[in-house]
Amino acid sequence: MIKGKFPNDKFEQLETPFYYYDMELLRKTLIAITKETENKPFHVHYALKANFNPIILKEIASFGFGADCVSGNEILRAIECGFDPSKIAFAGVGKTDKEINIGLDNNIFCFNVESIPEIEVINKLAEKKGKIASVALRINPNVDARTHKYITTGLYENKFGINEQDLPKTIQTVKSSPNIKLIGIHFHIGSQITDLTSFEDLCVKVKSIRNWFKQEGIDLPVLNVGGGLGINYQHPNHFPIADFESYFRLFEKYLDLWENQTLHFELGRSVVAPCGSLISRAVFIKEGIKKNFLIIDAGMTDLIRPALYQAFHHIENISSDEEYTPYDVVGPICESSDMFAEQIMLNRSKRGDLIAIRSAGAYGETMVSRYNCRDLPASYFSDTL
Ligand SMILES: Cc1ncc(COP(=O)(O)O)c(C=O)c1O
Ligand SMILES: N[C@@H](CCCC[NH3+])C(=O)O
Repeated sequence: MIKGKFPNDKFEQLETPFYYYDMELLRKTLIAITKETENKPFHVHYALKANFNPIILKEIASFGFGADCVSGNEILRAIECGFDPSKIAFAGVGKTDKEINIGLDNNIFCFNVESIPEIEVINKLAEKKGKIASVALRINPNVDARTHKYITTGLYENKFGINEQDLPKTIQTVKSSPNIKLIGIHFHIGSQITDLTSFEDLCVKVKSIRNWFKQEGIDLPVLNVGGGLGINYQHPNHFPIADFESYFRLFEKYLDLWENQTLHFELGRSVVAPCGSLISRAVFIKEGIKKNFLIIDAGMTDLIRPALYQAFHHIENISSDEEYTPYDVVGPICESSDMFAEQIMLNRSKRGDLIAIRSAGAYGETMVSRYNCRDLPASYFSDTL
């Protein structure tokens, strides 16, 4: 089995657990995205929720990407790290007045609005400031992303977006809101989507809604199809970069843009997941009656995805070359769900070995907690370690 390459000698000096980011892989990923989108009316807004570590953000901003934010603090963080406010989209079902004002004060690209009352509030707040707020309507397309039910967002049972039936009413509200400028429509059907036919289904929906707006006499310069492109969690060493070519070609093929239209994407996971690993140490090997437990010093507080969504992360013992043997890999937290993997094959392990949990660059560091009074994991970067 091929394993990832890590600077073990440097890791030996460090307290575990910590996040380690391969910045070269991040750059290669950003180059791959740029290659597929340059010279096209395509705009990528990086979704900060996946990872808002300043070093990572500065690297992404340096490639000229926009940002997709879901809180006032994410907007401030994006700007601090070099993102151009005129490329910031702001989504979220529950934007507070304070957060809307942050968006208005920074003249962001657009608010992706998710309900009629939100349009009314943005209109009032914009009026107070003598500003016109650009908005895109986030529409719930009822398209199945065929992913884990906790990370699907575009079905009628999900809280996100405006239902199609409410569009006539929504347009009335927009028309009677002088401080709102409708510039587009926005969709996001879910995350970790590996079956690209879900995006084809989305395109069919986007086109029909776009035509409906046209019939209503409304021009939409901005089409935003959200994010969601999945990565290969099973084989991080064989497929370190997501299939951006197929992804962007699909939208190009199925969404024939009109002359004045730009197509916007909000990619998070596919940009940052592969470059991050959670590095931990084996604390104890506990031999059970039926199986052996590898107890590591990282827990669900450092990476919650396996406990929350039964998510799979490839795990490697990067200190050992001994024969492969089955382990349950578990953390130290006082919860039975604090488990990273069940009966996986790892090189025979001993106390102190370094254990890498791969593809943890997205929704890893951003979802940490201090449960059990734990220290937060540090982060290190290949460029500076
Ligand atoms: C509105 C919106 N845009 C973009 C994203 C980023 O998605 P992903 O990380 O799957 O690309 C999300 C998260 O699912 C989201 O909710
Ligand atoms: N946090 C989720 C993705 C949610 C995306 C945000 N809507 C994950 O780790 O897979």
